[in-house]
Amino acid sequence: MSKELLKIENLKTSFRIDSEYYAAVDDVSLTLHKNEVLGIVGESGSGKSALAFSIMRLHNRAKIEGKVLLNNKDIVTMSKSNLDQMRGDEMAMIFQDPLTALNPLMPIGKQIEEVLLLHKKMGQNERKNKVIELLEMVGIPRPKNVYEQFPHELSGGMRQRVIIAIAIANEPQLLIADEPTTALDVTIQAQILDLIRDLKEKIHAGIILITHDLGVVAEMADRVAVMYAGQIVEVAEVHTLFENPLHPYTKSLLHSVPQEGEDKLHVIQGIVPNLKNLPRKGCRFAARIPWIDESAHEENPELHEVEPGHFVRCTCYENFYFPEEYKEEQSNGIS
Ligand SMILES: Nc1ncnc2c1ncn2[C@@H]1O[C@H](COP(=O)(O)OP(=O)(O)OP(=O)(O)O)[C@@H](O)[C@H]1O
Repeated sequence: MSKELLKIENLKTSFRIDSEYYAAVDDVSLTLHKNEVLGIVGESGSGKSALAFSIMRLHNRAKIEGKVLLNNKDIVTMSKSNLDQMRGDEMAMIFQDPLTALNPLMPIGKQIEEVLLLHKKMGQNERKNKVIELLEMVGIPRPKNVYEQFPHELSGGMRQRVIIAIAIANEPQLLIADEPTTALDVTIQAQILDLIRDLKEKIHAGIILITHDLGVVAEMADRVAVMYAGQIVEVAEVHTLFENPLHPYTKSLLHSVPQEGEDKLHVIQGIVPNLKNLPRKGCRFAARIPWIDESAHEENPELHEVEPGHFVRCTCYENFYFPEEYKEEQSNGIS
């Protein structure tokens, strides 16, 4: 594997609710290499976005502990001016909803130029040419016209391409895509994913791809981290994860979407608890697999490396099974 780009160590992100702090990201350690796509999957509320925002240090009021080392520089403790320099230059984010991420009152071209202005010394013409080149690179037809247009004049798919052009304007080494296709319809989703894959090759970025869609992960990721209730419960290479999933949560996610050769789906019991009610002791997934005996869980579950590069939290995976009574003919979706 190539050079380590990002190293997250014991990251804990807590939000203040009433007068207490509650961790939405709890002791997360991960690495990302250059040219690698790391998928992060989990149901809604499992802490994926909180993790992404913590890496970019975008939270206003959260308490962040631990380390987020990008090229060995710690984002958690970095000065505001260094952070501003790093965002949009060494790291950038593609957000879920392109409409809210764009300024409705500013022409597209100017919005992309703003990012260039912050990080690169360029003359006005050179900047405009660079923007047109970026629009072409992300597959926008008639880029000279689009340069003058406003966000509402473009389709959702085209707006997401603009967001991607902004994100890659300075060829960041780290690109975080938080559900980049959720707001788009299916055919456009595939085009945007193809575009992200192409760009990875062109700018050699490391990509963190956050999604609740296992199909997207299977297609795009090199490695996958499965997140549940603020913690990583399993990490593995993508093929290993799909061929030999171990953690009961990973298995539940995989069995709750239609699979070849299986006519019944597993229905995951309950929902991800809210932040105030997250179990903080023992296995956080225990309440959702009530048929598994308490003694199967660890008291303080940790990630174990069960084979090279394959990590699983808690021993409850060892004798896990799906009982017949929680299977159904129809999908219930995972998110
Ligand atoms: N600013 C905040 N203040 C308080 N609680 C928050 C804040 N942001 C997120 N949370 C809580 O943290 C938990 C994790 O949320 P997060 O948005 O990271 O989940 P997610 O996995 O990204 O879900 P989704 O797929 O719906 O975006 C949730 O319980 C959420 O309600």
